[in-house]
Amino acid sequence: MSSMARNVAQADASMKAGKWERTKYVGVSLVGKTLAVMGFGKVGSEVARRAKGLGMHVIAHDPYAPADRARAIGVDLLSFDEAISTADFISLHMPLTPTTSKILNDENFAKMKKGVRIINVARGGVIDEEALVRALDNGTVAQAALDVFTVEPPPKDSKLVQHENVTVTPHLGASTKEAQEGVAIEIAEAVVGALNGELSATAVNAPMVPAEVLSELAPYVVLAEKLGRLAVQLVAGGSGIKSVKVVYTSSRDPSDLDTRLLRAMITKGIIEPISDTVVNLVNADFTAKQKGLRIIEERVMIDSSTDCPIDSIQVQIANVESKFASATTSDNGQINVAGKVKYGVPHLTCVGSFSVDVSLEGSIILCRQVDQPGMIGSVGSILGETNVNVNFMSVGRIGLRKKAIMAIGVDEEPDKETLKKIGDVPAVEEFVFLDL
Ligand SMILES: NC(=O)c1ccc[n+]([C@@H]2O[C@H](COP(=O)([O-])OP(=O)(O)OC[C@H]3O[C@@H](n4cnc5c(N)ncnc54)[C@H](O)[C@@H]3O)[C@@H](O)[C@H]2O)c1
Ligand SMILES: O=C(O)[C@H](O)COP(=O)(O)O
Repeated sequence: MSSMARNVAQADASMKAGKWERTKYVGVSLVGKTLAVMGFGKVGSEVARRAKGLGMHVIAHDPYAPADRARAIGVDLLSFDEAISTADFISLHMPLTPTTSKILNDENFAKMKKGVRIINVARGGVIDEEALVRALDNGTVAQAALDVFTVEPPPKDSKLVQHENVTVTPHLGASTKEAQEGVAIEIAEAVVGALNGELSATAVNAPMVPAEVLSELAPYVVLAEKLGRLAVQLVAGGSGIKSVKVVYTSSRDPSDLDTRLLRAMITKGIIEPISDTVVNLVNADFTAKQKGLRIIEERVMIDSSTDCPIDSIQVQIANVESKFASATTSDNGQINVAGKVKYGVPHLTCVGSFSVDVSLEGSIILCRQVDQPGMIGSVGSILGETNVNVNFMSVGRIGLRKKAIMAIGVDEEPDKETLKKIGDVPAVEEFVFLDL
Protein backbone atom coordinates (compact mmCIF):
# COMPACT_ATOMS: atom_id res chain seq x y z
CA MET A 1 0.00 0.00 0.00
CA SER A 2 2.82 2.44 0.91
CA SER A 3 4.81 1.47 -2.12
CA MET A 4 1.81 2.01 -4.40
CA ALA A 5 0.81 5.33 -2.80
CA ARG A 6 4.36 6.72 -3.23
CA ASN A 7 5.07 5.12 -6.65
CA VAL A 8 8.19 3.43 -5.27
CA ALA A 9 8.35 0.65 -7.90
CA GLN A 10 7.74 2.99 -10.86
CA ALA A 11 10.23 5.58 -9.58
CA ASP A 12 12.85 2.89 -9.01
CA ALA A 13 12.41 1.55 -12.57
CA SER A 14 12.56 5.11 -13.94
CA MET A 15 15.80 5.93 -12.13
CA LYS A 16 17.37 2.68 -13.23
CA ALA A 17 16.47 3.71 -16.76
CA GLY A 18 18.60 6.83 -16.19
CA LYS A 19 15.74 9.29 -15.54
CA TRP A 20 15.05 11.78 -12.73
CA GLU A 21 11.27 12.31 -12.73
CA ARG A 22 10.38 14.05 -9.46
CA THR A 23 7.09 15.62 -10.59
CA LYS A 24 5.79 12.52 -12.38
CA TYR A 25 5.88 10.46 -9.18
CA VAL A 26 4.15 12.73 -6.70
CA GLY A 27 2.18 10.34 -4.51
CA VAL A 28 -0.64 10.49 -1.95
CA SER A 29 -0.47 10.31 1.86
CA LEU A 30 -1.95 7.47 3.84
CA VAL A 31 -2.54 9.52 6.98
CA GLY A 32 -6.17 10.59 7.32
CA LYS A 33 -7.34 8.31 4.50
CA THR A 34 -10.03 5.65 4.93
CA LEU A 35 -8.93 2.06 4.45
CA ALA A 36 -11.56 -0.66 3.95
CA VAL A 37 -10.29 -4.07 5.05
CA MET A 38 -12.41 -6.63 3.24
CA GLY A 39 -12.12 -9.88 5.24
CA PHE A 40 -11.26 -9.30 8.90
CA GLY A 41 -9.46 -12.57 9.62
CA LYS A 42 -5.84 -13.23 10.59
CA VAL A 43 -4.24 -11.08 7.87
CA GLY A 44 -7.03 -8.48 7.65
CA SER A 45 -7.01 -7.70 11.37
CA GLU A 46 -3.20 -7.32 11.41
CA VAL A 47 -3.38 -4.99 8.40
CA ALA A 48 -6.03 -2.96 10.27
CA ARG A 49 -3.82 -2.68 13.38
CA ARG A 50 -0.84 -1.47 11.35
CA ALA A 51 -2.93 0.93 9.24
CA LYS A 52 -4.26 2.56 12.40
CA GLY A 53 -0.64 3.08 13.44
CA LEU A 54 -0.12 4.93 10.15
CA GLY A 55 -2.94 7.31 11.07
CA MET A 56 -5.54 5.84 8.70
CA HIS A 57 -9.24 5.59 9.48
CA VAL A 58 -9.96 1.87 9.22
CA ILE A 59 -13.32 0.31 8.40
CA ALA A 60 -13.93 -3.35 7.60
CA HIS A 61 -16.39 -5.74 6.08
CA ASP A 62 -16.60 -9.40 7.10
CA PRO A 63 -19.92 -11.24 7.46
CA TYR A 64 -18.46 -13.63 10.03
CA ALA A 65 -16.16 -11.42 12.12
CA PRO A 66 -17.26 -10.79 15.71
CA ALA A 67 -18.05 -7.12 16.30
CA ASP A 68 -16.19 -7.14 19.66
CA ARG A 69 -12.89 -8.16 17.96
CA ALA A 70 -13.28 -5.30 15.49
CA ARG A 71 -14.21 -2.90 18.29
CA ALA A 72 -11.13 -3.94 20.29
CA ILE A 73 -8.93 -2.88 17.36
CA GLY A 74 -10.95 0.30 16.87
CA VAL A 75 -12.48 -0.71 13.55
CA ASP A 76 -16.10 -0.28 12.43
CA LEU A 77 -17.62 -3.34 10.74
CA LEU A 78 -19.80 -2.17 7.85
CA SER A 79 -21.84 -3.72 5.07
CA PHE A 80 -20.04 -4.53 1.81
CA ASP A 81 -21.57 -1.55 -0.03
CA GLU A 82 -20.90 0.92 2.81
CA ALA A 83 -17.27 -0.22 3.06
CA ILE A 84 -16.43 -0.04 -0.64
CA SER A 85 -18.25 3.23 -1.21
CA THR A 86 -16.54 5.15 1.63
CA ALA A 87 -12.97 3.91 1.23
CA ASP A 88 -9.96 5.68 -0.29
CA PHE A 89 -8.03 2.39 -0.13
CA ILE A 90 -9.59 -1.09 -0.34
CA SER A 91 -7.50 -4.03 0.79
CA LEU A 92 -8.79 -7.56 0.10
CA HIS A 93 -8.24 -10.31 2.70
CA MET A 94 -11.05 -12.77 2.19
CA PRO A 95 -10.77 -16.34 0.89
CA LEU A 96 -11.72 -17.20 -2.69
CA THR A 97 -15.11 -18.93 -2.44
CA PRO A 98 -18.14 -19.07 -4.75
CA THR A 99 -19.45 -15.98 -2.88
CA THR A 100 -16.25 -13.94 -3.17
CA SER A 101 -15.35 -14.95 -6.73
CA LYS A 102 -15.10 -11.74 -8.82
CA ILE A 103 -16.64 -9.80 -5.93
CA LEU A 104 -14.90 -6.68 -7.27
CA ASN A 105 -16.58 -6.38 -10.66
CA ASP A 106 -17.93 -3.62 -12.93
CA GLU A 107 -21.03 -3.19 -10.77
CA ASN A 108 -19.04 -2.81 -7.55
CA PHE A 109 -16.27 -0.64 -9.05
CA ALA A 110 -19.06 1.76 -10.05
CA LYS A 111 -20.04 2.15 -6.35
CA MET A 112 -16.52 3.21 -5.30
CA LYS A 113 -15.14 6.73 -4.83
CA LYS A 114 -13.42 8.03 -7.95
CA GLY A 115 -9.67 7.60 -7.50
CA VAL A 116 -9.88 4.68 -5.08
CA ARG A 117 -6.76 2.49 -4.65
CA ILE A 118 -7.06 -1.30 -4.51
CA ILE A 119 -4.70 -3.79 -2.85
CA ASN A 120 -5.13 -7.52 -3.44
CA VAL A 121 -2.91 -9.91 -1.51
CA ALA A 122 -5.69 -12.49 -1.00
CA ARG A 123 -6.51 -14.50 -4.14
CA GLY A 124 -6.57 -13.39 -7.77
CA GLY A 125 -10.08 -14.65 -8.47
CA VAL A 126 -11.73 -12.24 -6.03
CA ILE A 127 -11.25 -9.47 -8.61
CA ASP A 128 -12.71 -9.54 -12.11
CA GLU A 129 -9.39 -8.57 -13.72
CA GLU A 130 -10.89 -7.30 -16.98
CA ALA A 131 -13.26 -5.08 -14.99
CA LEU A 132 -10.28 -3.75 -13.01
CA VAL A 133 -8.47 -2.80 -16.24
CA ARG A 134 -11.62 -0.91 -17.35
CA ALA A 135 -11.85 0.83 -13.94
CA LEU A 136 -8.15 1.82 -14.15
CA ASP A 137 -8.60 3.11 -17.69
CA ASN A 138 -11.63 5.24 -16.85
CA GLY A 139 -10.03 6.61 -13.66
CA THR A 140 -12.44 5.04 -11.16
CA VAL A 141 -9.46 3.19 -9.73
CA ALA A 142 -6.37 5.40 -9.50
CA GLN A 143 -3.95 2.61 -8.69
CA ALA A 144 -3.84 -1.08 -7.84
CA ALA A 145 -1.25 -3.15 -6.01
CA LEU A 146 -1.55 -6.84 -6.80
CA ASP A 147 0.31 -9.82 -5.39
CA VAL A 148 -2.12 -12.49 -6.65
CA PHE A 149 -3.69 -13.21 -10.04
CA THR A 150 -6.49 -15.32 -11.48
CA VAL A 151 -3.85 -17.27 -13.43
CA GLU A 152 -0.40 -17.51 -11.86
CA PRO A 153 1.92 -16.62 -13.40
CA PRO A 154 -0.28 -14.25 -15.45
CA PRO A 155 0.24 -14.12 -19.24
CA LYS A 156 3.28 -12.03 -20.22
CA ASP A 157 1.10 -9.61 -22.20
CA SER A 158 -1.44 -9.19 -19.35
CA LYS A 159 -2.92 -5.68 -19.65
CA LEU A 160 -3.25 -5.57 -15.90
CA VAL A 161 0.38 -6.42 -15.15
CA GLN A 162 1.58 -3.98 -17.82
CA HIS A 163 -0.73 -1.16 -16.69
CA GLU A 164 1.29 1.89 -15.63
CA ASN A 165 -0.90 2.44 -12.54
CA VAL A 166 -0.51 -1.09 -11.29
CA THR A 167 2.23 -2.35 -8.96
CA VAL A 168 2.75 -6.10 -9.06
CA THR A 169 4.65 -8.75 -7.11
CA PRO A 170 4.76 -12.49 -7.91
CA HIS A 171 2.68 -13.84 -4.97
CA LEU A 172 5.20 -12.80 -2.33
CA GLY A 173 2.75 -12.13 0.53
CA ALA A 174 3.96 -15.01 2.68
CA SER A 175 7.49 -15.07 1.33
CA THR A 176 9.55 -14.23 4.36
CA LYS A 177 11.78 -16.68 6.22
CA GLU A 178 9.70 -16.15 9.35
CA ALA A 179 6.36 -16.73 7.60
CA GLN A 180 7.56 -19.93 5.92
CA GLU A 181 8.66 -21.31 9.30
CA GLY A 182 5.37 -20.18 10.88
CA VAL A 183 3.29 -21.90 8.22
CA ALA A 184 5.24 -25.16 8.65
CA ILE A 185 4.51 -25.11 12.39
CA GLU A 186 0.84 -24.27 11.79
CA ILE A 187 0.42 -27.18 9.34
CA ALA A 188 2.14 -29.61 11.73
CA GLU A 189 -0.12 -28.47 14.58
CA ALA A 190 -3.25 -28.83 12.40
CA VAL A 191 -2.25 -32.38 11.40
CA VAL A 192 -1.58 -33.36 15.02
CA GLY A 193 -4.92 -31.82 16.01
CA ALA A 194 -6.80 -33.69 13.27
CA LEU A 195 -5.10 -36.97 14.22
CA ASN A 196 -6.20 -36.35 17.82
CA GLY A 197 -9.78 -36.05 16.57
CA GLU A 198 -10.05 -32.25 16.91
CA LEU A 199 -12.18 -30.34 14.44
CA SER A 200 -10.15 -28.65 11.76
CA ALA A 201 -11.12 -25.38 10.11
CA THR A 202 -8.40 -25.81 7.50
CA ALA A 203 -9.04 -29.27 6.01
CA VAL A 204 -9.19 -28.82 2.23
CA ASN A 205 -11.36 -31.89 1.66
CA ALA A 206 -14.07 -30.86 4.13
CA PRO A 207 -16.78 -28.23 3.76
CA MET A 208 -15.25 -24.90 4.72
CA VAL A 209 -16.38 -23.76 8.13
CA PRO A 210 -14.68 -20.48 9.09
CA ALA A 211 -12.74 -20.68 12.37
CA GLU A 212 -15.06 -18.12 13.98
CA VAL A 213 -18.14 -20.21 13.14
CA LEU A 214 -16.33 -23.33 14.34
CA SER A 215 -15.56 -21.88 17.77
CA GLU A 216 -19.10 -20.54 18.17
CA LEU A 217 -20.60 -23.93 17.28
CA ALA A 218 -18.15 -26.00 19.40
CA PRO A 219 -20.54 -26.86 22.31
CA TYR A 220 -23.38 -27.58 19.84
CA VAL A 221 -21.07 -29.97 17.98
CA VAL A 222 -20.70 -32.00 21.19
CA LEU A 223 -24.45 -31.80 21.78
CA ALA A 224 -25.18 -33.01 18.23
CA GLU A 225 -22.87 -36.02 18.53
CA LYS A 226 -24.19 -37.00 21.98
CA LEU A 227 -27.83 -36.76 20.84
CA GLY A 228 -27.03 -39.00 17.85
CA ARG A 229 -25.26 -41.49 20.12
CA LEU A 230 -28.13 -41.47 22.59
CA ALA A 231 -30.84 -41.80 19.94
CA VAL A 232 -29.25 -44.81 18.24
CA GLN A 233 -28.94 -46.63 21.57
CA LEU A 234 -32.69 -46.29 21.99
CA VAL A 235 -33.31 -48.26 18.79
CA ALA A 236 -34.11 -51.94 19.42
CA GLY A 237 -31.30 -53.94 17.78
CA GLY A 238 -29.50 -50.68 16.95
CA SER A 239 -29.79 -51.12 13.20
CA GLY A 240 -32.41 -50.60 10.49
CA ILE A 241 -32.41 -46.81 10.76
CA LYS A 242 -33.25 -45.33 7.38
CA SER A 243 -34.36 -41.82 8.11
CA VAL A 244 -33.43 -39.32 10.78
CA LYS A 245 -35.00 -35.91 11.10
CA VAL A 246 -33.07 -33.15 12.84
CA VAL A 247 -34.86 -29.98 13.92
CA TYR A 248 -32.76 -26.96 14.90
CA THR A 249 -34.55 -24.14 16.68
CA SER A 250 -32.77 -20.81 16.60
CA SER A 251 -33.49 -17.10 16.83
CA ARG A 252 -31.23 -16.55 13.82
CA ASP A 253 -32.45 -16.50 10.29
CA PRO A 254 -32.36 -20.12 9.00
CA SER A 255 -30.13 -19.02 6.11
CA ASP A 256 -27.50 -17.79 8.65
CA LEU A 257 -27.26 -21.22 10.25
CA ASP A 258 -24.55 -23.43 8.78
CA THR A 259 -25.51 -26.91 10.00
CA ARG A 260 -23.10 -29.06 7.96
CA LEU A 261 -20.87 -29.61 10.94
CA LEU A 262 -23.78 -30.46 13.25
CA ARG A 263 -25.25 -32.83 10.67
CA ALA A 264 -21.86 -34.55 10.38
CA MET A 265 -21.65 -34.95 14.15
CA ILE A 266 -25.18 -36.36 14.44
CA THR A 267 -24.27 -38.82 11.68
CA LYS A 268 -21.09 -39.71 13.59
CA GLY A 269 -23.09 -40.23 16.80
CA ILE A 270 -25.58 -42.50 15.05
CA ILE A 271 -23.17 -44.55 12.96
CA GLU A 272 -20.11 -45.04 15.16
CA PRO A 273 -21.78 -47.00 18.01
CA ILE A 274 -23.18 -49.55 15.53
CA SER A 275 -20.29 -49.94 13.08
CA ASP A 276 -16.50 -49.85 12.78
CA THR A 277 -16.61 -46.79 10.52
CA VAL A 278 -14.88 -43.67 11.79
CA VAL A 279 -17.04 -40.72 10.81
CA ASN A 280 -15.70 -37.18 10.49
CA LEU A 281 -16.56 -33.92 8.73
CA VAL A 282 -14.89 -35.17 5.56
CA ASN A 283 -16.76 -38.47 5.12
CA ALA A 284 -20.00 -37.96 7.09
CA ASP A 285 -22.41 -37.31 4.20
CA PHE A 286 -20.81 -40.01 2.06
CA THR A 287 -20.89 -42.57 4.90
CA ALA A 288 -24.53 -41.81 5.67
CA LYS A 289 -25.44 -42.29 2.00
CA GLN A 290 -23.44 -45.51 1.81
CA LYS A 291 -25.29 -46.88 4.84
CA GLY A 292 -28.67 -45.89 3.39
CA LEU A 293 -29.21 -43.30 6.12
CA ARG A 294 -31.12 -40.16 5.14
CA ILE A 295 -30.71 -37.10 7.35
CA ILE A 296 -33.46 -34.55 6.87
CA GLU A 297 -32.91 -31.15 8.45
CA GLU A 298 -35.42 -28.53 9.46
CA ARG A 299 -34.61 -25.08 10.81
CA VAL A 300 -37.25 -23.40 12.94
CA MET A 301 -36.92 -19.73 13.78
CA ILE A 302 -38.00 -18.75 17.29
CA ASP A 303 -38.18 -15.47 19.21
CA SER A 304 -35.35 -15.24 21.71
CA SER A 305 -33.44 -12.41 23.31
CA THR A 306 -30.25 -14.49 23.74
CA ASP A 307 -27.77 -14.33 20.89
CA CYS A 308 -26.73 -17.97 20.71
CA PRO A 309 -26.55 -19.75 17.35
CA ILE A 310 -28.97 -22.52 18.35
CA ASP A 311 -31.66 -22.84 21.00
CA SER A 312 -32.26 -26.60 20.74
CA ILE A 313 -31.51 -29.64 18.59
CA GLN A 314 -34.10 -32.37 18.24
CA VAL A 315 -33.31 -35.80 16.76
CA GLN A 316 -36.20 -37.96 15.57
CA ILE A 317 -35.95 -41.52 14.25
CA ALA A 318 -38.98 -42.91 12.44
CA ASN A 319 -40.03 -46.45 11.54
CA VAL A 320 -37.96 -48.32 14.12
CA GLU A 321 -38.83 -50.08 17.34
CA SER A 322 -37.54 -48.49 20.53
CA LYS A 323 -36.05 -50.47 23.40
CA PHE A 324 -37.45 -47.76 25.67
CA ALA A 325 -41.05 -47.17 24.59
CA SER A 326 -41.29 -43.88 26.51
CA ALA A 327 -38.67 -42.38 24.16
CA THR A 328 -41.26 -42.43 21.38
CA THR A 329 -43.80 -39.67 21.08
CA SER A 330 -47.41 -40.63 21.53
CA ASP A 331 -48.60 -38.83 18.37
CA ASN A 332 -46.33 -40.40 15.70
CA GLY A 333 -44.42 -43.20 17.45
CA GLN A 334 -41.01 -41.77 16.50
CA ILE A 335 -38.03 -41.92 18.81
CA ASN A 336 -37.55 -38.34 19.90
CA VAL A 337 -34.74 -36.79 21.92
CA ALA A 338 -33.78 -33.15 22.24
CA GLY A 339 -31.09 -31.14 23.91
CA LYS A 340 -29.73 -27.67 24.57
CA VAL A 341 -26.44 -26.11 25.51
CA LYS A 342 -26.62 -24.63 29.01
CA TYR A 343 -23.65 -22.66 30.36
CA GLY A 344 -21.53 -24.21 27.60
CA VAL A 345 -22.50 -27.78 28.58
CA PRO A 346 -24.74 -30.02 26.41
CA HIS A 347 -27.91 -31.09 28.21
CA LEU A 348 -30.61 -33.64 27.41
CA THR A 349 -33.90 -31.78 27.76
CA CYS A 350 -36.48 -34.08 26.25
CA VAL A 351 -37.06 -37.84 25.91
CA GLY A 352 -40.18 -38.85 23.98
CA SER A 353 -42.84 -36.52 25.39
CA PHE A 354 -41.09 -36.13 28.77
CA SER A 355 -39.05 -33.09 29.78
CA VAL A 356 -35.84 -33.85 31.65
CA ASP A 357 -32.70 -31.83 32.37
CA VAL A 358 -29.45 -33.72 32.63
CA SER A 359 -25.99 -32.94 31.34
CA LEU A 360 -24.91 -35.28 28.57
CA GLU A 361 -21.78 -36.70 30.16
CA GLY A 362 -20.65 -40.24 31.04
CA SER A 363 -23.55 -42.69 31.08
CA ILE A 364 -27.25 -42.31 31.70
CA ILE A 365 -29.89 -44.70 32.98
CA LEU A 366 -33.41 -43.82 31.85
CA CYS A 367 -36.21 -45.33 33.95
CA ARG A 368 -39.91 -44.96 33.43
CA GLN A 369 -41.92 -45.45 36.58
CA VAL A 370 -45.11 -44.49 38.31
CA ASP A 371 -44.58 -41.07 39.89
CA GLN A 372 -44.59 -41.90 43.62
CA PRO A 373 -42.44 -41.23 46.70
CA GLY A 374 -39.34 -43.33 47.33
CA MET A 375 -38.36 -44.05 43.71
CA ILE A 376 -35.15 -41.99 43.76
CA GLY A 377 -34.18 -43.67 47.04
CA SER A 378 -34.94 -47.22 45.79
CA VAL A 379 -32.92 -46.91 42.57
CA GLY A 380 -30.17 -44.85 44.24
CA SER A 381 -29.70 -47.50 46.97
CA ILE A 382 -29.40 -50.31 44.38
CA LEU A 383 -26.66 -48.35 42.58
CA GLY A 384 -24.97 -47.49 45.88
CA GLU A 385 -24.83 -51.15 46.93
CA THR A 386 -22.43 -51.90 44.04
CA ASN A 387 -20.47 -48.65 44.43
CA VAL A 388 -21.91 -47.01 41.27
CA ASN A 389 -21.66 -43.26 41.79
CA VAL A 390 -24.65 -41.12 40.76
CA ASN A 391 -23.54 -37.72 39.44
CA PHE A 392 -26.98 -36.23 38.77
CA MET A 393 -30.64 -37.15 38.62
CA SER A 394 -33.62 -35.50 37.01
CA VAL A 395 -37.29 -36.48 37.00
CA GLY A 396 -39.76 -35.46 34.32
CA ARG A 397 -43.40 -36.40 34.61
CA ILE A 398 -46.52 -35.97 32.60
CA GLY A 399 -48.66 -35.36 35.69
CA LEU A 400 -48.79 -35.78 39.46
CA ARG A 401 -48.62 -39.53 40.42
CA LYS A 402 -48.80 -40.47 36.76
CA LYS A 403 -46.00 -41.66 34.48
CA ALA A 404 -42.55 -40.19 35.09
CA ILE A 405 -39.09 -40.55 33.62
CA MET A 406 -36.03 -40.57 35.82
CA ALA A 407 -32.71 -39.75 34.12
CA ILE A 408 -29.77 -40.84 36.27
CA GLY A 409 -26.19 -39.94 35.37
CA VAL A 410 -23.67 -42.52 36.60
CA ASP A 411 -19.87 -42.45 36.66
CA GLU A 412 -19.50 -46.25 36.34
CA GLU A 413 -21.36 -48.78 34.22
CA PRO A 414 -23.57 -50.89 36.54
CA ASP A 415 -23.20 -54.67 36.12
CA LYS A 416 -26.06 -56.74 34.66
CA GLU A 417 -27.22 -57.90 38.11
CA THR A 418 -27.56 -54.28 39.31
CA LEU A 419 -29.48 -53.26 36.18
CA LYS A 420 -31.80 -56.26 36.66
CA LYS A 421 -32.47 -55.19 40.27
CA ILE A 422 -33.49 -51.72 38.99
CA GLY A 423 -35.85 -53.36 36.51
CA ASP A 424 -37.33 -55.47 39.34
CA VAL A 425 -38.37 -52.42 41.42
CA PRO A 426 -42.19 -52.82 41.26
CA ALA A 427 -42.97 -49.26 40.10
CA VAL A 428 -40.29 -49.30 37.35
CA GLU A 429 -42.03 -50.11 34.07
CA GLU A 430 -38.99 -49.97 31.78
CA PHE A 431 -35.41 -48.81 31.84
CA VAL A 432 -32.41 -48.51 29.53
CA PHE A 433 -28.68 -47.95 30.09
CA LEU A 434 -27.07 -45.52 27.63
CA ASP A 435 -23.31 -45.09 27.28
CA LEU A 436 -22.44 -41.66 25.88
N1 LIG B 1 -0.49 -13.30 -0.95
C1 LIG B 1 -0.11 -14.23 -0.12
O1 LIG B 1 1.02 -14.75 -0.20
C2 LIG B 1 -1.03 -14.61 0.97
C3 LIG B 1 -0.53 -14.92 2.23
C4 LIG B 1 -1.40 -15.29 3.24
C5 LIG B 1 -2.76 -15.34 2.99
N2 LIG B 1 -3.21 -15.07 1.75
C6 LIG B 1 -4.64 -15.08 1.47
O2 LIG B 1 -5.23 -13.99 2.18
C7 LIG B 1 -6.56 -14.32 2.54
C8 LIG B 1 -6.76 -14.09 4.02
O3 LIG B 1 -5.94 -14.96 4.76
P1 LIG B 1 -6.17 -15.13 6.33
O4 LIG B 1 -5.08 -15.98 6.81
O5 LIG B 1 -6.40 -13.80 6.94
O6 LIG B 1 -7.52 -15.95 6.33
P2 LIG B 1 -8.62 -15.98 7.47
O7 LIG B 1 -9.41 -17.20 7.24
O8 LIG B 1 -8.01 -15.76 8.82
O9 LIG B 1 -9.52 -14.69 7.15
C9 LIG B 1 -10.38 -14.64 6.09
C10 LIG B 1 -11.56 -13.79 6.55
O10 LIG B 1 -12.40 -13.57 5.43
C11 LIG B 1 -13.72 -13.56 5.91
N3 LIG B 1 -14.67 -13.75 4.83
C12 LIG B 1 -15.20 -14.89 4.34
N4 LIG B 1 -16.09 -14.61 3.37
C13 LIG B 1 -16.10 -13.25 3.27
C14 LIG B 1 -16.83 -12.35 2.46
N5 LIG B 1 -17.73 -12.77 1.55
N6 LIG B 1 -16.61 -11.03 2.61
C15 LIG B 1 -15.71 -10.58 3.51
N7 LIG B 1 -15.00 -11.39 4.32
C16 LIG B 1 -15.20 -12.70 4.19
C17 LIG B 1 -13.72 -14.66 6.94
O11 LIG B 1 -14.80 -14.52 7.83
C18 LIG B 1 -12.40 -14.47 7.63
O12 LIG B 1 -12.53 -13.62 8.75
C19 LIG B 1 -6.79 -15.73 2.08
O13 LIG B 1 -7.38 -15.71 0.82
C20 LIG B 1 -5.38 -16.30 1.96
O14 LIG B 1 -5.32 -17.34 1.07
C21 LIG B 1 -2.36 -14.70 0.73
O1 LIG C 1 -2.33 -18.61 1.22
C1 LIG C 1 -1.15 -18.44 1.49
O2 LIG C 1 -0.64 -18.89 2.54
C2 LIG C 1 -0.34 -17.61 0.59
O3 LIG C 1 -0.98 -17.35 -0.59
C3 LIG C 1 1.06 -18.09 0.46
O4 LIG C 1 1.19 -19.00 -0.53
P1 LIG C 1 2.64 -19.70 -0.69
O5 LIG C 1 2.78 -20.58 0.52
O6 LIG C 1 2.51 -20.45 -1.97
O7 LIG C 1 3.61 -18.60 -0.70
